[in-house]
Amino acid sequence: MMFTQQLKEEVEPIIESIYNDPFIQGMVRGDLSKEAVIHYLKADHLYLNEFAKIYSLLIPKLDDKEGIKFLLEQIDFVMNGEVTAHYTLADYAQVDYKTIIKDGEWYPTSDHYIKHMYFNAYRYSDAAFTICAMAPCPYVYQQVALKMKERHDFNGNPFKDWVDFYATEMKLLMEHLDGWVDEFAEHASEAERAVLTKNFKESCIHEKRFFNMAYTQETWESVVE
Ligand SMILES: Cc1ncc(C[n+]2csc(CCO)c2C)c(N)n1
Repeated sequence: MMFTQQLKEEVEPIIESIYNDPFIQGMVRGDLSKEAVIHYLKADHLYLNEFAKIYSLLIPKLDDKEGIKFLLEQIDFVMNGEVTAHYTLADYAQVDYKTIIKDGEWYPTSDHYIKHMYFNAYRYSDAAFTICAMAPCPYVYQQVALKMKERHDFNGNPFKDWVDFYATEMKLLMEHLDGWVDEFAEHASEAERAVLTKNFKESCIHEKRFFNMAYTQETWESVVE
């Protein structure tokens, strides 16, 4: 079995638990609180900007021209394309997207998640370590969206476009990310493979915490209340 296939099987219970969490269930029912959506957008706008910058940190770590071109496309996609999913959310919350992101905020959970990626980008010379910390970002969204679509009819649901976007648009990206990780894992040591696994699992848990952060309206102050 390919290394990334093994990783994906190991995190399936985490993804099922994210599906059952209140943020996603609120989307399934179409009654997620507008406050949760706004909190999510404020954090996610900043998250996407940093995600694009972390792609740029991978460029010097790669040698293949095609791979580098793909990363440049992804930077553009994160900065521009993914914003369409955010507009679906802003429309639901009946707020102007540009106004929301004007005062984006780093909350404890989103802050921790992005620093997990930066740490790996600076700590390890091989891109695979950072890619394992980044891959749950598209993978969790793809899998959660597929579960949503399989189990419910989204016709008439305000989040239909969001679900369709993540269910269909992540495939090519996952193929590239998996390819890089599998290639490295083939000749990696046991200890290196353990770090890759840990990075992937931790980011799946960060994804779960990110949705719950928005649902509970987390702030730095609320953590000590
Ligand atoms: C917390 C959080 N996690 C994942 C995504 C989805 N996402 C963000 S960047 C990207 C990959 C683009 O190359 C994907 C799928 C999100 N918006 N917010």
